[in-house]
Amino acid sequence: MLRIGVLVSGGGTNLQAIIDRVENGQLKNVEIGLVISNKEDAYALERASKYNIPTKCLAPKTFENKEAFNQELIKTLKDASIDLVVLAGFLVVLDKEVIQTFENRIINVHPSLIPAFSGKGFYGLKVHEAALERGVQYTGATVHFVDEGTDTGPIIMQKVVKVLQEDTPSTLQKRVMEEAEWEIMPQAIQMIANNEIIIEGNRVITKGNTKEEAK
Ligand SMILES: Nc1nc2c(c(=O)[nH]1)N[C@@H](CN(C=O)c1ccc(C(=O)N[C@@H](CCC(=O)O)C(=O)O)cc1)CN2
Ligand SMILES: NCC(=O)N[C@@H]1O[C@H](COP(=O)([O-])[O-])[C@@H](O)[C@H]1O
Repeated sequence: MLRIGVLVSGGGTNLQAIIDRVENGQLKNVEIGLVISNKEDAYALERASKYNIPTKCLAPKTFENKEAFNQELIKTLKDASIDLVVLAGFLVVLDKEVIQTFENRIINVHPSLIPAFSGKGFYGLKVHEAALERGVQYTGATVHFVDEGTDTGPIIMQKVVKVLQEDTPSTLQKRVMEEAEWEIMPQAIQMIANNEIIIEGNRVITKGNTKEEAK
């Protein structure tokens, strides 16, 4: 059983997609052990509570310094016996200490085809505003391992979404969530639960897709 801790900051629709698939049996051998938010008014916390999933609010500003926040976050995840940390709309860049404690065990969903429109300052609606401003024909979403950079870790899965002439940042955000994020995040979690992921440098090799195995 893969025990996941989901970190959130906002509405929690990606969290809901994970909850729905655990509840309907699509996501197998996965349990949500804990949901942590850096914002106490995050609706994602209400979504978790409706399913009796333990929740905790850890707001960096309420700690003496970032180091104290990091320590409490690490302790909370360890005390809950979390195997995989899932960032689902979590808008805090994690420090080296957290990354090293959960090396290759933190994943994130980003609402673009990384490396496009990613990194510091690119989050939420800003990502889609930038995509429309640039005039790309296609965008999408990416699930990647989290490293000390921002959106620079090994890419696990991506899904493409066509940009429509009439798109606004909001309509594009909604379609990227519905058609891409809510699909590839649960799929990536399932692959990790099935132990199908191999990391080679900054590349992810999916077991069963290597040349040898394909023979
Ligand atoms: N060490 C890492 N931490 C996090 C990563 C990562 O790849 N490495 N991914 C992010 C999520 N993320 C994009 O997917 C992201 C989150 C936040 C920001 C950002 O610029 N945040 C602002 C504050 C925003 C706010 O609080 O409203 C900031 O830090 O100034 C960019 C990208 C999660 N953590
Ligand atoms: N860089 C991180 C980032 O921009 N994350 C994005 O925030 C939204 C959170 O939605 P949710 O709270 O409804 O899941 C999602 O679109 C997610 O990709």
